Amino acid sequence: MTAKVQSVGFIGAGMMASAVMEGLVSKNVVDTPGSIICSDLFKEALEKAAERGFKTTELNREVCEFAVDAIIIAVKPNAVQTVCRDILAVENKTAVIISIAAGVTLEELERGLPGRRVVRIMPNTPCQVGEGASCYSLGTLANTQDRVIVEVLFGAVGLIREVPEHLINAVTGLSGSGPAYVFMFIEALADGGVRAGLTRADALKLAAQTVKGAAEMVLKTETHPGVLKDQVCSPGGTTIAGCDELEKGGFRSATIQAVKAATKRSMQLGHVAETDITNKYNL
Ligand SMILES: NC(=O)C1=CN([C@@H]2O[C@H](COP(=O)(O)OP(=O)(O)OC[C@H]3O[C@@H](n4cnc5c(N)ncnc54)[C@H](OP(=O)(O)O)[C@@H]3O)[C@@H](O)[C@H]2O)C=CC1
Ligand SMILES: O=C(O)[C@@H]1CCC=N1
Repeated sequence: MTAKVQSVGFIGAGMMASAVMEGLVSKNVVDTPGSIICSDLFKEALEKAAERGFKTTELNREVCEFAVDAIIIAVKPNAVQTVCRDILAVENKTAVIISIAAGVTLEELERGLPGRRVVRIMPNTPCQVGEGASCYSLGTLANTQDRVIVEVLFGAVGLIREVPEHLINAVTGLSGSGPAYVFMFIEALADGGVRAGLTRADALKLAAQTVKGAAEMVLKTETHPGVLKDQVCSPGGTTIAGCDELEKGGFRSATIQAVKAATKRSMQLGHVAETDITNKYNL
């Protein structure tokens, strides 16, 4: 969805906020970086944002006063309730409040922000280059216009889907955390290339382009990745020898366990009872 918004505020200007802020500017969702304001406790984060042309402030209150369309909570989960108190102190009823904090539930957000329209979303860092993947759920008071704002903001910087809230922990384990797994894979592929004699620079480029190309094939052809894998494996050839080693190393199982562990951790951050994590969600 391509459309413009007037002004957006970020409380917390760290890793994820900067990724989304950069994405919004490069995709022209805002007219200028000056239509985005961010606050942070960490001075260096504000200095970096100011260098990129964003408005900055040490006061969360000023973010709430400036932002017309959305206020995005982009602090660590344990700081969300403190930030909610700062948001409540300002009478801004136009902006929808969007939390990107892992694990923090709509119920917790609505408890901290009574009477306010809230949305829980899980984006990922590739939003910075317009290739993010985000899933969201609307709070009880959020309306159709709020859905439009969320889709405009995060749809501009990648894929966007609305999901039932109970699935957001799984989204966190997969696409929220997933870039880290993929970066590890790219690094390992490149290490393999260097071990086999390539220069580091060539190996990294080849590894990243291979992951990008393979991902594009899955998305564009909508073919099952197992079928695409089979197309690469010649009988008795090089690839099946490599696949054999990946299976011996537990590659697939380790990946599944990684998503499961991150999903579980997201539930723990959201204070889901351990008995529910085990019994209800079977994790
Ligand atoms: N990194 C990622 O890939 C993703 C992260 N998320 C979520 O995004 C949120 C932010 O993560 P990330 O960007 O990685 O974290 P960062 O630590 O990089 O950024 C958070 C920033 O918020 C600042 N902060 C803390 N308390 C306050 C406050 N009361 N008011 C204003 N600023 C404050 C921190 O300052 P200080 O360091 O001084 O405390 C820090 O600079 C988390 O909830 C995370 O779960 C979601 C999707 C992906
Ligand atoms: O590691 C984390 O907790 C955050 C949430 C998803 C990605 N990073």
